[in-house]
Amino acid sequence: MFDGLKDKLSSFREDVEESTEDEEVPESEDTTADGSEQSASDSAANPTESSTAADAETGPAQAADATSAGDAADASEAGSPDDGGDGSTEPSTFQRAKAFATGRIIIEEEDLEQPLWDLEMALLESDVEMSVAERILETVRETMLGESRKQVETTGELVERALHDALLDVIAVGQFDFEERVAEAEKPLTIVFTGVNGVGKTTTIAKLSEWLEARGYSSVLANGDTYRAGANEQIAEHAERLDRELIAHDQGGDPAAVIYDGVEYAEANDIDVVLGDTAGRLHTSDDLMAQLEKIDRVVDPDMTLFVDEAVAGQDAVNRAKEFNEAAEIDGAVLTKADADSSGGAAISVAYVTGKPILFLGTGQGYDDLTRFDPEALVDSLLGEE
Ligand SMILES: Nc1nc2c(ncn2[C@@H]2O[C@H](COP(=O)(O)OP(=O)(O)OP(=O)(O)O)[C@@H](O)[C@H]2O)c(=O)[nH]1
Repeated sequence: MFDGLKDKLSSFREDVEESTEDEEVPESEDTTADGSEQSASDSAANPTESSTAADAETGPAQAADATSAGDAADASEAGSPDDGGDGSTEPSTFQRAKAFATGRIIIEEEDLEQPLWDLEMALLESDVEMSVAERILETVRETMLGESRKQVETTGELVERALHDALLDVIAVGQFDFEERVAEAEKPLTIVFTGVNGVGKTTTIAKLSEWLEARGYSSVLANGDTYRAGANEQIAEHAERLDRELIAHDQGGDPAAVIYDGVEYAEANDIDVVLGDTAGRLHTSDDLMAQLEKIDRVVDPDMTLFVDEAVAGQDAVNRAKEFNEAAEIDGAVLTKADADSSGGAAISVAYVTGKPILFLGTGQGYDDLTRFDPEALVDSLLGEE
């Protein structure tokens, strides 16, 4: 799952490591006990010399002059005008000297320029939505330039932390505990599913019915997709296999009426959850609005979940946005994540809609529904294997 993206994130780590490795100075060469602190002290005391903050563009090579820092801290703290107190985001001579003295590195803007550009291209190629890619880059840049001055252990670790924070920031938008929501809701809880046809909406409803069953909640299926020929037969097959009740009307009937009947059935039979399918054609958002508004009026569902396929990438992201604008969703389910290498939709949908991804479909079996866990996803994207 998402292997293509994983590779690209790993390349970014290598790129940054490569672009900074010239500057790394091993501790043993660097911290001599004798008078070798001379040059760093000199540099620190003289801002016109090679390693002033203003010289950042010529950065790495010149900054290396300050490497035999020894106890440069004292010199700098004793009043060097170049002690970073000017509000500049560039590291001061003292900071550079101290960093190099301990064999560590400072990452500067120019070290990141090319890797960040490559990362942006990689994210866009992976179908990550533009505003999401920009947000990720911004967080990575901020984290790396800021944290480097705190002297991180290795560049690799710093990159990993920066990517972890940046990805989590966009992926975890709006997360809530779905199971808790179900547990606390007044029953029956009514969930309506939207999204275009052919993405696995019906299968997802069947899977969620199983997921609920495994947690002790009964459910009834209601086929509000009265538009598509064969929709009743298709959902009926799932209902039969799972031994669930299905509420359906003839093709061409009123979707709101079907879901209403589903709610009535649930109330009468002490069923916990109503899972209502809809025909999600997006020919015009007016159609969609009219249909969902009527369902809203007649049934007042507790939750509306948008379903799309992860493999649709950018198209899925755009549809999520459109559906959310047409009739507000509470969350999303991405199907076929098992077949998706890009990961763009999984990364983008929550940030773009402001609503969380709640589940991933990870196969064709009824058990192949996984609770979406942003932290676990980020860990797996940045994992070694
Ligand atoms: N690999 C994989 N296949 C899936 C997943 N979810 C659904 N499918 C398959 O996708 C195909 C279409 O799913 P259906 O639920 O029948 O979708 P549909 O009826 O075409 O579309 P809807 O109108 O959205 O219900 C079926 O063969 C499903 O088994 C998934 O998470 N992973």
